[in-house]
Amino acid sequence: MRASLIQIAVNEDETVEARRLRAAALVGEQAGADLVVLPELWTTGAFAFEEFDAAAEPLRGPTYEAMAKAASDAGVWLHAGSIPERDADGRLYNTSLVFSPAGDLAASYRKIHRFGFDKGEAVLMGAGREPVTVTVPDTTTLGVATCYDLRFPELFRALVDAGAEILVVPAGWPERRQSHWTLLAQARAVENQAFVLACGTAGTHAGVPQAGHSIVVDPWGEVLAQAGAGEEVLTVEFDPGKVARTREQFPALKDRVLGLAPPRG
Ligand SMILES: NC(=O)CCC(=O)C(=O)O
Repeated sequence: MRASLIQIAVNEDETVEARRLRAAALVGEQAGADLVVLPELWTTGAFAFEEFDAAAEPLRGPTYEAMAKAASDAGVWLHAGSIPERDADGRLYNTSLVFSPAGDLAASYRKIHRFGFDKGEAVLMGAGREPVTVTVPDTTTLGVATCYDLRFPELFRALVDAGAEILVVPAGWPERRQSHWTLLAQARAVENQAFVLACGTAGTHAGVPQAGHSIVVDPWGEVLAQAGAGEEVLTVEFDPGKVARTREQFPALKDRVLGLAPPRG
């Protein structure tokens, strides 16, 4: 499988429309890849909270249309990152879109863990409730999660229980916590014996420099490739069959003890 992670720069000197066109062109350049991934909230920037309302779009809005076309033009599975989605009741969600090579919507996922504690995304957006997997016929199953979700291992375990072998994590992770990003991506890969494809943004928006450093980790926890800080397309080839081999040779997932009693004391 060949995967390309598009670590696009999100800076304030570019309009959303211009960045959407640029993202579509970058996806077009990845024809020949099996899977292409864009980051979280790349239209506005994950920390541009004051832009969310104005830039919010319906699920099948301009970003959906542009990315569906980009996926079918390039003939790739496209995890198009996330958009600020406005639902029919006017509520906002941080919603990821995954397209098949025919340009059909294969899945959408509303981010479950919202970042910001008592401000920003955590108050401006609603929380998703449903973990989501996507079956790539005859190949593998993707489990999707978004940015801050990376800190919550129980979500990833639920995805693995549903058959996920490749965990795809679009993000807008800040430079300040770059060490957590790399560590958590490796931890989610090792504990779940799965590939982790984590795609961040470059650039600076709302005064928050982005970490970049998109990363691909194999089921043994080895880093197969990692980007630098700037805009970059990180391309990596790997064998999804390594998940089954790793789980067979080192069957730790089979040793889980479920339903533990509460701790004594
Ligand atoms: N957009 C996000 O979810 C940011 C997450 C983050 O900065 C962190 O977990 O640290």
